Amino acid sequence: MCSCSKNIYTYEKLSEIKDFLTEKISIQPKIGVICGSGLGSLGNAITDAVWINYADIPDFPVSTVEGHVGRFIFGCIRGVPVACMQGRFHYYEGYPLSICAMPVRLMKLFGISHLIASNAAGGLNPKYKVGDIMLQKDHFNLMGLAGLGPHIGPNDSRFGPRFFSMSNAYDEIILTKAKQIVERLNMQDKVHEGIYTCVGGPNYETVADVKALINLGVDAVGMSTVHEVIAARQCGIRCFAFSLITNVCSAEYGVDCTDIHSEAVLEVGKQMQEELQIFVEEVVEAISQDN
Ligand SMILES: O=P(O)(O)O[C@@H]1C[C@H](O)[C@@H](CO)O1
Ligand SMILES: Nc1nc2[nH]cnc2c(=O)[nH]1
Repeated sequence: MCSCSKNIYTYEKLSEIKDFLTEKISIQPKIGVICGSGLGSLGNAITDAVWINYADIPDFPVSTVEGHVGRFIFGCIRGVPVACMQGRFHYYEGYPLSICAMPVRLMKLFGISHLIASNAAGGLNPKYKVGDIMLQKDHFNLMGLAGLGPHIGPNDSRFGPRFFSMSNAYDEIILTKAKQIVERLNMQDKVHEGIYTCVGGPNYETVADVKALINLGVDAVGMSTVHEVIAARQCGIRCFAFSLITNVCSAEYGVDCTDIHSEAVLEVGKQMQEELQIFVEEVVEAISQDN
């Protein structure tokens, strides 16, 4: 499947899906939350929750990756109505980027104004350690340079203009608030601010890949988020994203990195789940107070 294949998730199709879901919920989400690999426990912060499996939504794709439950949770975090995705879609699953980012457009139809995206990522910056958190200051759109994106093909202006700026992709106001929360929660020793990139995957990086990405100024590498943020910015959603550093990538030959595998990634998510849940709750509350 290529990223430019016909996008079946038209405005009309997504409106149908939205109507299907609306009948099952009683809130109007204001913030979208996407849980990264092993970070599904962020959904534990949600009260008055209604769970809807992707498999039960007509014409919806399914999550095929371990650590991605594959459902929406609609409910409230600290009283703020949210739509939370416990599981996202990745390019390496065979989904074009338009489908990977489609839920963002769906959440826009629900009226979300903000997106909080999380991911598991490999640390490229030598200062990063396993279990650290990187607040995304920006991303480097590697797949975009290769001509791949969620918005390739005919443009429906109801999802935003064809040409749009990505210069404030990650909202500076939310990022500043998140950094204040980090200080308040005394997490500053393990939290960094940096640049994320998304690769196609599902293999992890060679030493040459790692060296090149470091030279490009990238601090953490993963397999998601960038196309979600592009779709979000196109339709005017303000974005905040963070990476959990689940492994460090070696830029040296001879360093054994064969212990990088998805179980190890999930395990780090498990270890950090309580701290990250509180962090996300605080960010949601801060965003709601900004409006
Ligand atoms: O959904 P995210 O970006 O958190 O998932 C990352 C990338 C791969 O899907 C997986 C690798 O273990 O984690
Ligand atoms: N591409 C990539 N994705 C990841 N997700 C978690 N760790 C990694 C990594 O090292 N590389």
